Order: sequence, then structure tokens, then C-alpha cells
Amino acid sequence: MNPTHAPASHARWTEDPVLTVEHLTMRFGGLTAIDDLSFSVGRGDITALIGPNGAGKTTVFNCVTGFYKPTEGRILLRRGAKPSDAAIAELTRSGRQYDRDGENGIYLLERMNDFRITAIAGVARTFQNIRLFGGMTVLENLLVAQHNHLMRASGYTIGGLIGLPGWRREAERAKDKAIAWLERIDLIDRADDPAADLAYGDQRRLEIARAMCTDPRLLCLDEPAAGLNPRESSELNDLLRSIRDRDGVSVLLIEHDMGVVMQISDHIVVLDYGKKIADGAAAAVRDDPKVIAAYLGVDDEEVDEVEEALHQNDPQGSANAQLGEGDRA
Ligand SMILES: Nc1ncnc2c1ncn2[C@@H]1O[C@H](COP(=O)(O)OP(=O)(O)OP(=O)(O)O)[C@@H](O)[C@H]1O
Repeated sequence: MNPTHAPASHARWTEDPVLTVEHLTMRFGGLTAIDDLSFSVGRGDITALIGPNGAGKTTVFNCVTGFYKPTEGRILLRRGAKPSDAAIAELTRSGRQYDRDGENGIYLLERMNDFRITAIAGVARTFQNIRLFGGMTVLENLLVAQHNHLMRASGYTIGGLIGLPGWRREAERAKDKAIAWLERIDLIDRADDPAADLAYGDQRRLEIARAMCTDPRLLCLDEPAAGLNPRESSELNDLLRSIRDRDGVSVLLIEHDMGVVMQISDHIVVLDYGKKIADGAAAAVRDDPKVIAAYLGVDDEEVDEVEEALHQNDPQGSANAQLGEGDRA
């Protein structure tokens, strides 16, 4: 059943979560940026985390991806078969970071650093501001992303680097994967150009391809549509849908562009002042009075824009409807 139309009790985020955030709290001195937040990301879903400026969205990302250590709470990532409650309780009690058995694994991200979260748990991320290596070529950016695999194949020795067959095979595989991604995002003709020379929308897509080259199970995107024109937004939507449908990768995104959010999200979680105020399928969240009120609280002159954007299905018309960009009233 398509979770968009499913009652929440049968939705993938309750039945088959890839990420479960439980009672997450993050304090900065006297400021509580995230306050006892719980939500799940369904396996194979595109989940949007939305809310006005300062609601805490980036802080949640920073906790999930290991940039911040949460003050309290558990962040559980799962690969493969659904673990039993007993297995999760045992891992939590043990003090270990993760339990892995072949393709199956459970990972307590709040105990892991950012490097291990990417390399071991399989969570990749992009940032609000593009962080490509501008002086490297487009192709090199995708090869660098696969450095971990290559180092592993080298056996972490110089002998590996100068010619072990395993390393050579892995290097070939990395190149093939990079080329396949460049074809997929339509940048194969720009492979040898410096990444900084690409148009803004192309850089965004390259950044997502670079994250995908790490073979993530969960892809976290911080405002991927920011600054894109309507055509680029529509290309982004297609790319994200294909990552969900073709690669089977779950996507968690922060986005102010309601056109993008409403068109591609299976599931939306809404934050305001660090607390969850709504959680459900796109249509239900769109019409939730609490959500409308939170956004209407942003700025009086945005009222019409907000109502229009929340009911917008036309990508051309809605692509520029940025919500939550003003100061709170
Ligand atoms: N490192 C930090 N130190 C102190 N306060 C912080 C830090 N990071 C975030 N905050 C505060 O936490 C609150 C939530 O910020 P956050 O950036 O997570 O919100 P957001 O929803 O991502 O906002 P935006 O939509 O503007 O990106 C804000 O009040 C912010 O000032």
C-alpha cells in the first residue's frame, strides 16, 4: 500500500522504519533547541522535516549525522531485517555502538562519531551550503567520496596502493560507479571540468551523487532545493524519486520549498520551537491547523503565500514559495 494514502498505523514509518529517533533533546547552554522529539523515517520513503526558521531542523540533522552529541535520547538506525525489541534493549544496555550480522545491523548513532556514521552505519549527508571540492574535477569529486572503500581494499598498506589485485578491482569499480552517476545526473560531458565551474543546480545534483557514491542506506539532505529555479527543482524531484525507487535508499530532507515537499514526500514531520507539532502523510499535514498556524506565525505578509503554497500542486507555480524564511512574529 502506498504510505501516502495509508493510515499512520499502517505507514512504513511505523511498520518498517530505517531510522527511529526517540526522546531526542539537545540543549545549548540555557537554550533547548530540540525538546523530547520522537519520530521515525520509513524504509524506502522520502521524509521531509519542515518548520519555521530556528525550529531545530538542522540540529536534528547534526545529531543524526554525528556532528552533535545529543543531550538525551536514542537515534537508532537499522539495516536489513527488523530487530527484536530484546536485541535493541540488549545493545542499548551493552554500551556498544552497533550490532551487525551480515546484511543485518542496528546502530545507535548517538554513540558514534560522524565518520563512523557514514562509513559503518551508512548515513550520507549534504549541507545547506554546497561543499564540493571546487578545484577538483567533477569526476574526482565522485572518486574522493569512495576513498573509504579504496583504502579498505588496499589493506591500508602501501603494498595495496601499488598494485594488489583487490585494490585495482576496487579502483575500477569506483570509476565505473562515478561514471554511472555522472550519466544519471547528466554531467558526463562535464566530467573533467572543475566542479566550481558548474551551474548552481548542477552542483547540487553532483553533491547528491557524491553522497550516493558512499552507498548509503539513509540520505540526509539539508535544503537541497534552496536557490534552484523551477526547472532545476523539477530535475531535483526526479533525482530524489529515482534514488527512492531505483536505489531503494531512504531520504530524509529539510526543505523550505513547499512545492518540492508536497510533491515528493511520503511523510512529513513538522517542528516548531524544537517540538514536533505534526507527523503524517503530506495531505494530512498540509491541512493541519497547527502547521498552518506555525507558518502563519512567521510573518503576516506571508499569509497568502503560505496558504497558496500549502495547496499548490503545480511545480512551476510553487517552486518559489519558500516558507519559514522570515523572522518569527
Ligand atoms: N551550535 C549551536 N550553539 C548554540 N545554539 C545553536 C547551535 N546550533 C543551533 N542553535 C540554536 O538552536 C535553535 C535551532 O536552530 P536550527 O539551526 O537547528 O534551526 P533550523 O530549523 O534548522 O533553522 P533554519 O530553517 O533557519 O535553518 C536556534 O535557536 C539556533 O540558534
